[in-house]
Amino acid sequence: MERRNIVEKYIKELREKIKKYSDYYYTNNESLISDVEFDKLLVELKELEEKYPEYKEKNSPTEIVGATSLKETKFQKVAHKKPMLSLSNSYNEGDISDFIERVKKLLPEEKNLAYALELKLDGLSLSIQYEEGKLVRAVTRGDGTVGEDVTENILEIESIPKILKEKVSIEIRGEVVLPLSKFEELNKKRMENGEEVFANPRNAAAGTLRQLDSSIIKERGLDAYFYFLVDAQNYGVKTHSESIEYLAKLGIKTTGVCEVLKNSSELISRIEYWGEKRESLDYETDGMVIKVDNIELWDKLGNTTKSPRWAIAFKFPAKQVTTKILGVTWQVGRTGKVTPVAELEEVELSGSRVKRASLHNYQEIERKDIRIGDSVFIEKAAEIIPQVVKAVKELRDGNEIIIKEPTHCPICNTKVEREEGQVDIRCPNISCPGKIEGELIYFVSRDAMNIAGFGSKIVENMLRLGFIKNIVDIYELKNHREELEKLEKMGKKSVDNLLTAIENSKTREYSKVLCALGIPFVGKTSAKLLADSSGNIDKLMSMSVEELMEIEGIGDKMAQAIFDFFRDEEKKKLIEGLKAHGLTFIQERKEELPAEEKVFTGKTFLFTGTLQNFTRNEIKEEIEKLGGKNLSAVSKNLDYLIVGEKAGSKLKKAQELGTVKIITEEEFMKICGKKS
Ligand SMILES: NC(=O)c1ccc[n+]([C@@H]2O[C@H](COP(=O)([O-])OP(=O)(O)OC[C@H]3O[C@@H](n4cnc5c(N)ncnc54)[C@H](O)[C@@H]3O)[C@@H](O)[C@H]2O)c1
Ligand SMILES: [Zn+2]
Repeated sequence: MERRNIVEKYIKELREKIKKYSDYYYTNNESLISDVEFDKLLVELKELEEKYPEYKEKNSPTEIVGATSLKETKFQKVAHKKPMLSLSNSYNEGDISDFIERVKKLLPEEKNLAYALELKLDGLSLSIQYEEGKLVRAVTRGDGTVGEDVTENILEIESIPKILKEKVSIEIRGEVVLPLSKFEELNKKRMENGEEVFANPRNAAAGTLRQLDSSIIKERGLDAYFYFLVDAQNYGVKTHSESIEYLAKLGIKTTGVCEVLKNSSELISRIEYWGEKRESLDYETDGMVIKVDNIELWDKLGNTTKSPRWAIAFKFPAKQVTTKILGVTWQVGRTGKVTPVAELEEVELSGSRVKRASLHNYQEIERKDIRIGDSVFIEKAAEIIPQVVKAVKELRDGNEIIIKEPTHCPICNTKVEREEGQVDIRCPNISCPGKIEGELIYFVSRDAMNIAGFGSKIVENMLRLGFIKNIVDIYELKNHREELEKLEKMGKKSVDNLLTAIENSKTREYSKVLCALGIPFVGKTSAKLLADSSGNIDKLMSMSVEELMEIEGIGDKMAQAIFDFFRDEEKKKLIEGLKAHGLTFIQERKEELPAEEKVFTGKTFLFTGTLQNFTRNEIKEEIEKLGGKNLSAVSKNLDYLIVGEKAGSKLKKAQELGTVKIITEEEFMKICGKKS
């Protein structure tokens, strides 16, 4: 085939693929691929159409807003008085500066340009008309020109006023969303009922709004926020930000976030702030929207076929992508719990490459009907390992394999057990190498004994070679020095380092050792509580469940687990062994400094960014030791902000307040006498 024909064919196929996904998305309120992948296809098409304008097409998805066809709608179709457009997207700081430059170039005479910055809610857009203050009609965006009349359903959304505080005739636009708390509730219920879960809150919101039984809307708790007043200049406002204030005055719900900023660096800094802050909101945001604030300038800037030139969306990195499940590995953890892990076709997710994701337990696999070979949505919540959200059943070709729950431990082949009423299965073998490996990895980890250089690969090797059979053996490794040095990739230097790190760990404080023991439910915080209140391990081992429960922060479940742990003969042996090697089992009383040395008495502190000489806990302890108090946020009560590298929004806020003393880590060390 000729090159031209190949290109033409490719463009056509790409268009069809996008149309297929888009139709499915707008008709069924569900996605066959993630938005990231969808947007990538769209960008690719756009670039090809620009490079080969001869293949441009009027109704290409690059030129169309939203739904490609409203043919199948069950709702009455209504034409919009003013089209509902989309927004052009940006993904990085450069795109924002480009947008600002473009605006400036189109408006060379404007000296005082300002921009309104808003949250970009991830729901579905809606237009509502009020006549004389009464809600008369609500319409979805549809294809931008014609939408669906969903008035009856909208009346069930409690936060949308049916009557405004003033008798005005207006049209407003906003986003219908399902609050995150409601979304989780809904998906949990659906999973329990064996129904298909929604991939994300937006699909759930769209699926809820665009169905005919309006009573479900109230039940699921749909909500809506508004961000636009059509023809705002007719209501005596000059700027977009004023129009949002006006909406609020009429009793219309807005996000309350509409910040007026002057240039790209201000915008970027606030976008950074909201990028963190959005994690604590009860609705999903997929970015921020930047709008030229002065409404008079909008006509001068105009629109493209798809979006206005006076606004741009900044997209946050996606939390959700689609990929394929290649297989399932069953892992044995330190408690003996056997859990499934999905092996994935590698994808990028929030900046890192992902190959594995958690499947939680067999019940969840069954309820979500996830199979090997499935296309799946995976997702990363703040800092947690990726999870498999759902399988895309529409893309199955019949070769998918149903996942089976193991009857025997994948490591030691002992028959697994399930406790009455529990979902998890466990390997009951106390010497299961899988379990011991988990215990060892946990023992040497950061929050526990923190033995540097003792990674999971080394643990695995030591177990395989038989140098270690249990935790106590770690402290006997020095007897294998010569054999260790002969190992591949080890060498004398790294063996030295490892053995020194092991010796040094004997001085780790009592609470760290307690944490490292791996008592069920006891993490580093509760280990600290236990260490502080017991003073030494003999006392702790002798405490009754009731006595344990009297310790603040220790509940009945944990108290029982601690009690049982110390009654286990194997565990007693372990503690004896560790004692014999000289590990710390007594709480060292913190020496109180005399009052005159507490140089920070009455002062408050906060730190931000990465510090060079302290961990987060160390600096807090240092501050407290010297009589100071740690605060968790910048406020008028803050005396000092210690800034490390890459300081973020806290620094900005402190600078704005103007009352906070901002010091570097070096300066802090000088004040507390750590440096001359
Ligand atoms: N996964 C799929 O198969 C699939 C298929 C089609 C579309 N999609 C996704 O749907 C989206 C469709 O794009 P789109 O045209 O709706 O653009 P968009 O969602 O990226 O941006 C435009 C929309 O943002 C909304 N918005 C939220 N807050 C706003 C604010 N403060 N001011 C103005 N608008 C605000 C409005 O509803 C507006 O229509 C994309 O994210 C795309 O990935 C996915
Ligand atoms: Zn086992």
